[in-house]
Amino acid sequence: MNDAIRTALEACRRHFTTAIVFSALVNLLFIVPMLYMLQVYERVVPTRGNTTLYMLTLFLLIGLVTMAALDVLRSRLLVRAGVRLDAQLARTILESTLGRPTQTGQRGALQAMREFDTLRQAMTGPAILAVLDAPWVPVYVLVAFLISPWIGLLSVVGAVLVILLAIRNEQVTRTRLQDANAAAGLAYSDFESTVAAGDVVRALGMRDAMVNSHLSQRATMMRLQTEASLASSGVTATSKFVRQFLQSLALGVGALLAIDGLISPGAIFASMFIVGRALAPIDQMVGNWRQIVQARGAWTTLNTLLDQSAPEIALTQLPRPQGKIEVEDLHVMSEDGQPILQNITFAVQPGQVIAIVGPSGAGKSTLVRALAGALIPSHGVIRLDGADQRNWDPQRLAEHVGYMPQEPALFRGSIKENIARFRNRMGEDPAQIDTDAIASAQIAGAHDLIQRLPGGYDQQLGLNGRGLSAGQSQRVALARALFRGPSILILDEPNSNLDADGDQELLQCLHQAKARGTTILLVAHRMSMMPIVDGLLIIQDGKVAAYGPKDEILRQISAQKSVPAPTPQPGVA
Ligand SMILES: Nc1ncnc2c1ncn2[C@@H]1O[C@H](COP(=O)(O)OP(=O)(O)OP(=O)(O)O)[C@@H](O)[C@H]1O
Repeated sequence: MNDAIRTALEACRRHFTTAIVFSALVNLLFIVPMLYMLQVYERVVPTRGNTTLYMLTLFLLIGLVTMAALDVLRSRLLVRAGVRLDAQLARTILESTLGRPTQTGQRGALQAMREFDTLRQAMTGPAILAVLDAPWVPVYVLVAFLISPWIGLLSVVGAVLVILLAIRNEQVTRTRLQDANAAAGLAYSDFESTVAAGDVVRALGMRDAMVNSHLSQRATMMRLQTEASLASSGVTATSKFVRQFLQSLALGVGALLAIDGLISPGAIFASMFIVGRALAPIDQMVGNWRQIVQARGAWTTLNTLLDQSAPEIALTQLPRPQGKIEVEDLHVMSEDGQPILQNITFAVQPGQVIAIVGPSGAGKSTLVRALAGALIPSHGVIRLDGADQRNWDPQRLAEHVGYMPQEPALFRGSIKENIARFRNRMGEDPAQIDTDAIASAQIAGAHDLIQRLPGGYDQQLGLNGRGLSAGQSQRVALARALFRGPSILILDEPNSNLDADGDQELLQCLHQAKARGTTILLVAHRMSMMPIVDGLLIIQDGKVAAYGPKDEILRQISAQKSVPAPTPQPGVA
C-alpha cells in the first residue's frame, strides 16, 4: 500500500473503528425482533400475559430505535470518513497528477480523481455495509446451531452456497467489468476534450462525425457494461433465490422439529429469521459486486499512480541559477518507443541568446519542453549552473525558468492571475503580485493592450483561457514567462501570432531581458529575431545538425547550401 494512502487511512482509523463497533451493535440488535417473537410465542400466548407483551413491545421499540440510530450514525461516520479521506488525499493525488512530467500526455492520470471519487463513494455505499456485516455471519450461524443443529446445518449449507455464488460472480464479471470501466474512462475523457474544442468541431462541420465517433465509443462501453450486468444478473438472481428458498426451508424444517417437540413453536419463526440474517450480508455483497470491483480497480490505480510519483524528499534549495545550461546526451522517446530526440549535447553560457531552428517536426518543441522541465527525458542529463535538473525542486526551479509553450495554455481566471501564475491562490501578498504582474506585462509589451481591454488586468478568461485573440494570448503568455524576472527564458515560437509591430516589441523585450543577463532559448521560424541571437542550434530529425555562433553557422549554411554534419560543441563563443 502506498504510504500516502496508508497515512490517509490511518487518519480515518477512528471513523472506521467506530463504524465497525456500531456494526457490531447493529448486528446484535438485529436479534431483538427474533427474541421478541420467541418471547411472544413462549411467554405471552401461553400465559395470556398482556403486561408482559406491553413490556416486551417497549423493549422491542427501544431496541429497534437504537438500531436505526446506530445505522444512521454508522452511515454518517462513513460519509465523514470519505470527507476526511478527500481532505487527506485529494491534494496528494492532484499534486502527483499535475506534478508528474510525462513524455506524451496524461490520459491515465486524468482518470485518477475520478477513480478516487469512485472509491470514496463506494466507502459509503451498500457494498461497504455488507462488508461490515459479513464478519457476523458466523455469529448468526452459531445462534442457528443453538436453536437446533439442523437449523445450524441449513444455515451453513446456505452460507457455503451463497459464498460459492459470490466467487462465481467474481469469475464471470471481473474481466468484463474491468474492460467496461476502462472503456468508460476512455469514452469520458475523449468526450471532454471534444467538448473543449466544440467550436472547432462545429466550424469544421465535424459535429456528426464526432457524434458518431462518441456513439461508437459509448456503444463499446455499453456493450461491455451490459455483458457484465447480464453475466452478473444470473448469479445475483440465483443467490437471491438460494437465500429466499433456504429461509423458507428453515420454516419448514423448524415446523418438523416443532412437531417432533425438538423446538418450541416460537423457534420455527426464529429459525427462518436467523437463516435469512446469516445469508443476507453475502447475498448483499453479490448484489453490489459491481461497486466492489470498481472500488478495487480504483484502489489499484491510485496505489500505482502514487507509487510512480517521485518520493517527497526535501531537496536542497539551490541558489538562483545564473543561467548556464548544459545538455548531455539527451534522448526523448515517444510512448510507443519511437525516438524523438537523440544524442543531443550542447551548452549555453549565462546571458546568451540561442535560436533553435530546424524543419517542422524536427524536435525543437520537444527539446525546449525537456529544458523547461515539462517532460522527462528517457536518457541524458540537463544541467543548470552545473546542477542536474532532477536535483531541483520543480516548483522552485519554475521560479527561475520562464517558459512560453507553442500554444499559450492560459487558464480560467483573470489576466493578472494568469500572468502571476496564480500565485494569489498560494496566499501571497496581493499588492506585490499586482506590482510584479504589471512589471512583467510592461516588459512583454502587453501592458497597453491589457489596459485597453474592458476589464483590464481583471478581465476574466474562460475555459482554456478563452477570451483573447491569438496574438493577445501570446503576449499574456510571454508576460507570464517573464514573471519575476527568471534567469532562463525558454520561448517556443513566441512571435507566431504577432504582427510586425508585435515582432519589434518582442525584440525590445528580449533586449531588456538580455541586458539583465537572462539566458534565452528561442524556437524561431522567422528571421526577425536574428539581430538579438548569439548562437544557432539547428535540429534535424531529432539530432543536433549544427551548433555554434550565429555568423559562423549562417556562413557554413550559405557556403555549403546545406546543413553540416552534427558537431556538438561545448558552447557558443
Ligand atoms: N505526444 C507525442 N507523441 C508521439 N510523438 C510525438 C509527440 N509529440 C511530438 N511527437 C513527435 O516528435 C517529433 C518532434 O515534434 P516537435 O513538436 O518537437 O517538433 P518541432 O520541431 O517543434 O515541430 P514544429 O516546428 O512543427 O513545431 C514529431 O515527429 C512528432 O511527431
